[in-house]
Parts: sequence; C-alpha cells; structure tokens
Amino acid sequence: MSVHVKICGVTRVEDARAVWAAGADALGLNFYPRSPRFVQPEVAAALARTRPALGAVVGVFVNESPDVIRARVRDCGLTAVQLHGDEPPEACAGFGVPVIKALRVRGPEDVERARQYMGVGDVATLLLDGAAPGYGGGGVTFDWSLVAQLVDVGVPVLVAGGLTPGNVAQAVRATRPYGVDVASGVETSPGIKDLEAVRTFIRSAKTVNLWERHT
Ligand SMILES: O=C(O)c1ccccc1N[C@@H]1O[C@H](COP(=O)(O)O)[C@@H](O)[C@H]1O
Repeated sequence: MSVHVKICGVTRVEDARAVWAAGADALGLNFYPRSPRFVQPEVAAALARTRPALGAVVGVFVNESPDVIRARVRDCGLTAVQLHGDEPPEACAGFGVPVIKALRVRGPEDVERARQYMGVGDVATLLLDGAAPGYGGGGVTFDWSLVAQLVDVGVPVLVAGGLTPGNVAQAVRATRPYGVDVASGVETSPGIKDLEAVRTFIRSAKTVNLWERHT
C-alpha cells in the first residue's frame, strides 16, 4: 500500500497533464484570491477537464461564501473541497462533495482542535498543515509526531506543509498518513510546477511501503 499524493496549486493545463502522468492521485486548484496560485473559474474548469477516471480535483478555499463554493463545484467539475481557513465545523457541509478540512498545527492543542471536526458535516478527511503566516502554501513543516494523536480518530489524514522531494519519504514514514499534499515544494515559482520535482516527490512518497509494520 502506498500513500496518496495531492499536488496543489497547479495553474497550467500542461502542468496538470504532467502531474497526472507522474502518478498523482489528486490535483488542487486554488480559489483563494490572495494566493499566488489562484485560478479563475474558467481556467479551473479547463484544468479539471484533464482529470483521469480515478483522479480527484480538489478546490481550495479560504473563508469563502458557501454559495461561491457551490458554484465552483458545479461549474469547475470539482470532486472535493478543501476548506483551508477559519471555517467552524458547522460550515463543513452542503457542497455536494466530500470536504477536506485543513488545520494549521502549532502544537498539540491544534491537533485536539482537529477532533472537533470529526463526524461533523461532510468532513471526510483532515489535512494538517504547518503554521506559516497567511493561510497556506507557506512551505513550513510542523511536528510530525503530533499526527499519532489522531490515529484513533478513524478519519483519513493528509499531511502537508513544507514537504519537498527531499523530506516527503521521511514524513510518510513518520506519520503513515492517508496522503500527502504539496504546493510550494515542487515549484520553480508560485503556481509554476517544476515537473522533475513533481515526479521525484511522487516517486519518493509512493515508494514508502505502508504495508510494513513499525518495529
Ligand atoms: O498554496 C497556496 O497558496 C494556499 C493558499 C491558501 C490556502 C492553502 C494553500 N495551499 C495549501 O497549503 C498547504 C501547504 O503548502 P506548502 O506545500 O507548504 O506550500 C497545502 O495543503 C496546500 O494545499
């Protein structure tokens, strides 16, 4: 069994095709207007049309209005939404697709906060990110040992924040997550993916064998 990989903040159709070809499981499209990876809805729809049959297209939102999120899901062909802002548990439902709730981790209290989202609304997956200034895409890691505190929760966890081709295998071994997510760690500049880095990242992450037990 290998880890799932989401490549986030793709802005160009040629990059999206290459990301799928490299073996990504999910593509992240950023709808946060302040992100350097922001895509207009028409561009997002074109990117989503590159989706292979088994791939997921995740829209990333920060404190966005539910009506706008529903419109993007409908018009851009999103298969999941990632809520990466200050959305409370009760805001994580009503989009017609599964929700990934992202939380920025500074310490154990944030992992404890993640528990408040379990079994609420349409939260199907939790994403743990580092606590960089702003809301995301900051390239900052967190204390991976904290992920173990969510093992009993029974919800898939994505580990994100500061992952790179050089540290992703270590992150997967340390946390044994459902998946990993990366934006800035595989770019030449914000929104422009370094395709060789994408390939190395996916190969490094998926080569870790999660069937093997810890000793
Ligand atoms: O990538 C962004 O610009 C972004 C903006 C606002 C919210 C989330 C964003 N991206 C998410 O941030 C994390 C970590 O990114 P990085 O690998 O450390 O650069 C990741 O989950 C992205 O989906």
